Amino acid sequence: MIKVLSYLKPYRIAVAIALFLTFTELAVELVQPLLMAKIIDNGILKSDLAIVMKWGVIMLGFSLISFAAGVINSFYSAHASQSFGFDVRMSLFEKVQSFSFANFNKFSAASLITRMTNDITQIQNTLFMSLRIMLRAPLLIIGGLVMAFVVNVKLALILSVVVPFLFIFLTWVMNKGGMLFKTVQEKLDSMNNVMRENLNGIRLIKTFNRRKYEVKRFTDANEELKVRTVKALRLMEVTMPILLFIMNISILGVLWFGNIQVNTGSVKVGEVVAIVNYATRITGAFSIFSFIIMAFSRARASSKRIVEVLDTAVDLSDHADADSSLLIKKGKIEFKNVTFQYPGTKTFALENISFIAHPGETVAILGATGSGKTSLFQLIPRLYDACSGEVSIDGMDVRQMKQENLRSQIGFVPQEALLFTGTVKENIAWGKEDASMDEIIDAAKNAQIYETINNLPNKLETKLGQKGVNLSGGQKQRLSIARAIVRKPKILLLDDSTSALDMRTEAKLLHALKAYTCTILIITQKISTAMEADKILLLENGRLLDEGNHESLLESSELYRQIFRSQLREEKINYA
Ligand SMILES: Nc1ncnc2c1ncn2[C@@H]1O[C@H](COP(=O)(O)OP(=O)(O)OP(=O)(O)O)[C@@H](O)[C@H]1O
Repeated sequence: MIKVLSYLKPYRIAVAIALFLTFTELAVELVQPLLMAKIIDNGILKSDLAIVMKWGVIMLGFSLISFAAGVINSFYSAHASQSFGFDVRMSLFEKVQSFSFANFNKFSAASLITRMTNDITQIQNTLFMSLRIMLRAPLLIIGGLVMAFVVNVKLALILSVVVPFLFIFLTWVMNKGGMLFKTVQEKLDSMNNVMRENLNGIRLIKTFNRRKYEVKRFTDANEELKVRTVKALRLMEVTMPILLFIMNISILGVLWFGNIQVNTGSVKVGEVVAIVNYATRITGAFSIFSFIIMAFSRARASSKRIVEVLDTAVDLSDHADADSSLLIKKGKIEFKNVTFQYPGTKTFALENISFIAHPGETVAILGATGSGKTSLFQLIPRLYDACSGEVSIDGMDVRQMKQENLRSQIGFVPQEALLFTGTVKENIAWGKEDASMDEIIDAAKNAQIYETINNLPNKLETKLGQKGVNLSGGQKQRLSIARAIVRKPKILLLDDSTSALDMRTEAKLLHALKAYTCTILIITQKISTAMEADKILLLENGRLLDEGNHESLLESSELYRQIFRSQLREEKINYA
């Protein structure tokens, strides 16, 4: 909690003002019974109207001060808590941006979203309440007790027996509540996860008629959340009646003992009234306190979840001695005896891979599914690090380069074309923030998508739906390629990104890409694409089986010949 609360530092003045005003309100509240005792003992019981008027006006003045303090306090509390929430959300978001894939394995996307929204809101609300009323409750209890001693020690002793016991009880409730609310937040993660998967896969769910199954999955997650929340709230529900019961008994004790003392003349009536008044206020404060304890234990659970993200060590950051002057100039890629395995797995995704892609060359990577093609790609922009061996660009080990420098010269088109909500133009310019209109159009033309864009209702200004739902698979692929080439990268990585294109469009695209002075690595399943490349790498089970151009591989590799023959047959069948 302390780490999260350190985000309040920039707003310490607002916090200090809010707390000062809380104390002002509190002071007024504590003085009121004392004034009342004076009115009763010196005014009403002695029938002195002037005294009643005098103290009455003073009481009214204090009330006005308390009212003004309350309003200003709300203003500063809201400012501090909202700004705090904004800052924590920003920090979390930036932290998540720096995560490696291994880090992402630790938290589900749904959990990260819950942490960034619901968990922060819990803390934000509790903070607002703390600055408004939370401190008032415990201070009112302590202050009420102290004032009761000032009024009459004997009667106050009755209260002093009960109050510490109740404090201990509330501390226990807070710890227990913290554990219960942690589970509630986890169940919220699970429910959000089901919801997220459901929305992402809605087309699949409809075509597979899995609506009932999905409703059941959601009902189960929702039920779990309800059960856990009810369990947590039940603890809080019994807390308040227990507190009220004990406090009311102590008030009865004060009245009973006070009655005896008044009869013997050792205590005044006003004093008994004042003590009962303090006891009532303490009771009120305890009931607010039990409510606050609930919010606080929930905020504590939430802050632990936030700190968990903030404290996660990013295992793929720039090396301390990474040279910021190193930039990709030519685009020569070299793998030297590279072996790689995904964190937490036992088998190698790549084993002892060595090859060179010279500047300007087009290298096709061919291999069965699961043979390690995408894994090989991911080592180039350092999405993962090789376990042994070296990946170098222009002779520089990628681990020696600043990630920002390295990635700024790489155009990457992933297997699944992912577009963002926004216009077509924004989606292309996403690859280069300061891209001019000419550059955007050029990229669109070379990616063979310009004609399609011109047929859209608002051309480049057409808004794409979420994940580009109003484009076909092949159109999305070409738009993703435009996004990658707009930055005129030195290295272009195409991960099976032309799979949805017909042969004519693909040939035109590959031809247009030749105009870019970059090294192109293209993962493909199509022999027709591989044939166009200067070099073909043949992967099998994470090993580099063979390399060469189309002609040489036809001679040297039986596997290549098999793939070639099978695809040739398919084509013949297709054209027949
Ligand atoms: N994130 C991951 N964590 C653990 N193992 C993975 C991960 N991604 C891939 N693998 C494993 O690594 C191996 C190589 O996967 P990779 O995605 O590189 O294959 P690929 O040749 O690109 O396949 P495809 O053509 O189907 O895309 C596979 O056995 C796969 O199960």
